[in-house]
Amino acid sequence: MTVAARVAVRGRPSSSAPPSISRQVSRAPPSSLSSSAAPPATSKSTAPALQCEHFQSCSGCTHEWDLDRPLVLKEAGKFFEDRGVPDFTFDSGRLWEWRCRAKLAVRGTAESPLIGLYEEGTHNVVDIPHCRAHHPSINSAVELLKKGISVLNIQPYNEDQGTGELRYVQMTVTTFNTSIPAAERYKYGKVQVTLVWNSRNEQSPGSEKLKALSDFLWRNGGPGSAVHLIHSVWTNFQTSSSNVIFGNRWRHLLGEGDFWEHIGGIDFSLAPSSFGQANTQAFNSLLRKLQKYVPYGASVVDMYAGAGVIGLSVAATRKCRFVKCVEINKESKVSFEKSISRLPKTFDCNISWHQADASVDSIHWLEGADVVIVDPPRKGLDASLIDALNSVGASGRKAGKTVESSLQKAKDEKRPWILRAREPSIQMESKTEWEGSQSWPQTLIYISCGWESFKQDCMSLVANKSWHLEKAHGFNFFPGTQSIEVLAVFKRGPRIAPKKKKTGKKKKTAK
Ligand SMILES: C[S@@+](CC[C@H](N)C(=O)[O-])C[C@H]1O[C@@H](n2cnc3c(N)ncnc32)[C@H](O)[C@@H]1O
Repeated sequence: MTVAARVAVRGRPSSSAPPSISRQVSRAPPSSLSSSAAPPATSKSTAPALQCEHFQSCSGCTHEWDLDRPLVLKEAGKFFEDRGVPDFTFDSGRLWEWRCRAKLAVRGTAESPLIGLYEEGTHNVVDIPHCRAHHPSINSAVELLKKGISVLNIQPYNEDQGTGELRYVQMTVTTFNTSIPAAERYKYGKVQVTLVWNSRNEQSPGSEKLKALSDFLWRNGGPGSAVHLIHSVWTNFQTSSSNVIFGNRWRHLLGEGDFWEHIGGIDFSLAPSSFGQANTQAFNSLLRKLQKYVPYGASVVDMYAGAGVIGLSVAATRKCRFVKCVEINKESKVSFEKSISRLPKTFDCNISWHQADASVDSIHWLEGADVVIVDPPRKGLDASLIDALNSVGASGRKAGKTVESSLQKAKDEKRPWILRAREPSIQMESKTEWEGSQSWPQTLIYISCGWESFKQDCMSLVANKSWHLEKAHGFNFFPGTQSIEVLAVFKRGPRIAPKKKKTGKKKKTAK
């Protein structure tokens, strides 16, 4: 399978939905927000500003002012208030140097390489050596890579001719380092570098230059160098003429093969081919908030799970009975497998990872779960999953029958690929024997990086009172852009209006 992501225009790339390439530049001065969600307005002089020299040309950031209050906040506060949640909160987090994962195009010449993002609406790469969003270790690793390209005469990719050697680079920072105090770990993050090389494999002509470049990075940025910056070097071979970044072949070249991070109360491993959140610290805040909505001992299904970080985090911190992680990208399996090997000895949860398409036989995954967590790509939930959630959520006998009959129908069909998908690819059995349950989720936790699709999905879920919104929180996952990450908690069935307080006065009865 090709791990697809189009370069280079920022946001939250996913393997199934290319990130938007439109840049809605907002150079307006800070606005004052009236929503209860919004922090107090600040004056222009005190508003946190991007102050990035690349802002005019780079497509990564879309607004310079009020990094702590993306423009969409006001609308979000109103949207939730109108749906019975007046206390939407927003966590503004780290405003600069927050990006721990970057995919950058490599163009230009060996003497003068350009490493960065496309200029809006073009395929001209803008060099962004001093990007204010990047973790500083990414900028340092880019500088080192440029030196290596020049010294070794590596040819950057030429899109028009399909020639050149180095097409893209993915830089991912790990802050997992238990040998230094926790407060210093972020600052000293190390970079896993993936060089996307324009050849079929390591036997192809020119591979000696790939080896020379990775040795250069390791010699000058590895553990034996003055500043230990590089965690590891990987390569991905890609010869396609499309603008899909990655091909199918990944090779670990130097340094540690496993990439660990610690957030949400767990250690987890992430292969460079797996989806990973770009803003590690904001993701940690979101996980900490999310955990509170999962009851102790709950059964959970984590849909669109990637390497299962969310599922693993709730399994460990909420002592769940079972957690099922459902993900379409088979590349994430190996990371999940490694992560479960580091769970605490006391861990007593039946946890499994399934390679499956959430849109196929969606209702099956919901059966027996108390909580369903969904974290879809930017385009939002698959229609069939919304249908399944709605039929589960609808109250009354009629709806119950609908759920049963659709399950039965799916069972009767016995399509082999569906049955295979239900078999866990990876499973860790609990020590306790839990009884199976016929229940359906009471809680739906929706994590969204696409505000427009979230609104649509939310309206579909609450329209026929299958679900109602209970809480909503926003997180500043992408400061400098219009996007926020939303964590919305729904409860099954219609909202029950709070009982009116008795006044103590007796009603007069008509004579
Ligand atoms: C926004 S990411 C979330 C990943 C994970 N929850 C995390 O935070 O690391 C969305 C994930 O959904 C997966 N995905 C996309 N379409 C899918 C589908 N139809 N069925 C299952 N997973 C899908 C992608 O491969 C990606 O890993």
